[in-house]
Amino acid sequence: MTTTDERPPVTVISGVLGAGKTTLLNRLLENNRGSRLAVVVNDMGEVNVDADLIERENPETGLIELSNGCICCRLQGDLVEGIVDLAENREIDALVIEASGISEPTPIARRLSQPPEEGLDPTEAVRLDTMVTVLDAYGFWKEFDAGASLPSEAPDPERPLAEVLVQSVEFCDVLLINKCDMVPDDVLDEITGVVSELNPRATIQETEYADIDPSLVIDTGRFDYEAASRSVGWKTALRESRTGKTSHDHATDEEEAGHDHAADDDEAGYNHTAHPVDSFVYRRARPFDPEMFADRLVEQPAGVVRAKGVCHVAGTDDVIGLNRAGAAVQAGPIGEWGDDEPRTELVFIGAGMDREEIESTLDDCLVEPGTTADEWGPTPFPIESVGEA
Ligand SMILES: Nc1nc2c(ncn2[C@@H]2O[C@H](COP(=O)(O)OP(=O)(O)OP(=O)(O)O)[C@@H](O)[C@H]2O)c(=O)[nH]1
Repeated sequence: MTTTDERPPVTVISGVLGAGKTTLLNRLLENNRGSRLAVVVNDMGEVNVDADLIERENPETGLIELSNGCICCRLQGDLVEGIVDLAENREIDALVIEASGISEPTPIARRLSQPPEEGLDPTEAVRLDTMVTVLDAYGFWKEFDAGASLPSEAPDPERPLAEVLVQSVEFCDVLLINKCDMVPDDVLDEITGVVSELNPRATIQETEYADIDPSLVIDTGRFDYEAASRSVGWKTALRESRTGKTSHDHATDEEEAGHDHAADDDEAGYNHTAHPVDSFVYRRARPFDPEMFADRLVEQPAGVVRAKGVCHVAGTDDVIGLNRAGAAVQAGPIGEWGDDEPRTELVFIGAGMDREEIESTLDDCLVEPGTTADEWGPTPFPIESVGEA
């Protein structure tokens, strides 16, 4: 990408532990074709970046190592200082930041792309260019399991892994589905379908050992905070459903897929059956019975990867926002209806979902017409559940 902006572009690599972030970083360093890359990593010892490679290829550029703690917790401090220092005092063409497997991409993006009210302004020195998320195709479905949580050193270890994973898929410009050598083609198609529903705007590439051309993730000009927030899959599905467009179906189609991934021993032992990927919107005007709805919510409907939206619940003037990632679900007040007509609008994204069953289960929780408000006890919201482990 050619630009008159002289600030070096920044690429941020996110992804859960072991997805292949360091593998990607080393690839970029190996294949950078003479461009001067500076690198920020959390902890050299742990991430095993080839420091010699950085020295050999980029003696004039630099590397910042942040030990003790994860990048997203240190945004106010040495990360920003280090980045500004690198950009101003070294001859660099681009900067690559490897976030730790427990970092959340959205606060990193916000801090690097928006001038702060006070303190050092990174946007004067660098330009946030590309948010990349590396996915582990082999571990993908396990990460959505109930009980999968973050390591104890994470900023919020109670936070379910599925939530961090979904956020890193929804908020990125480029998605690398890595470790493709370890899963069968149909499962790979299913993962690709799900992530493109979660983030229709992202460029999606299937990779083995993160083997990509660096131009896919460096100096792409793709980052756009507003567009990234606006075009998240569930918002897109909601907009499409309002304008009458039908939801699209990514059922596995061998002819369409056209992949040729060599099978190996790991792949042979893989235990997951692929299902058609789909999304739909559940929309009702009638309110939910609070207790019944809250009871239902903690159960994860089969095949649902993501559910998000607003709910009309009897006995409260509050809008109840619902946020599900895998088995983890939260629902609670996010404001009042005010002049808006109360309604339920929920987007479901998943693979192998039984739409009829999900809809009829929810319909069973709707209050009967003619029921009066004094029939409900105190609202059970907010509720939070990570599902059964
Ligand atoms: N089979 C297979 N293994 C891979 C692939 N990519 C990376 N690996 C291996 O997976 C392991 C983890 O890769 P890393 O690059 O260290 O992952 P990471 O995301 O940096 O891990 P953390 O720093 O712990 O968060 C290493 O042993 C890699 O060699 C791939 O495409 N296929």
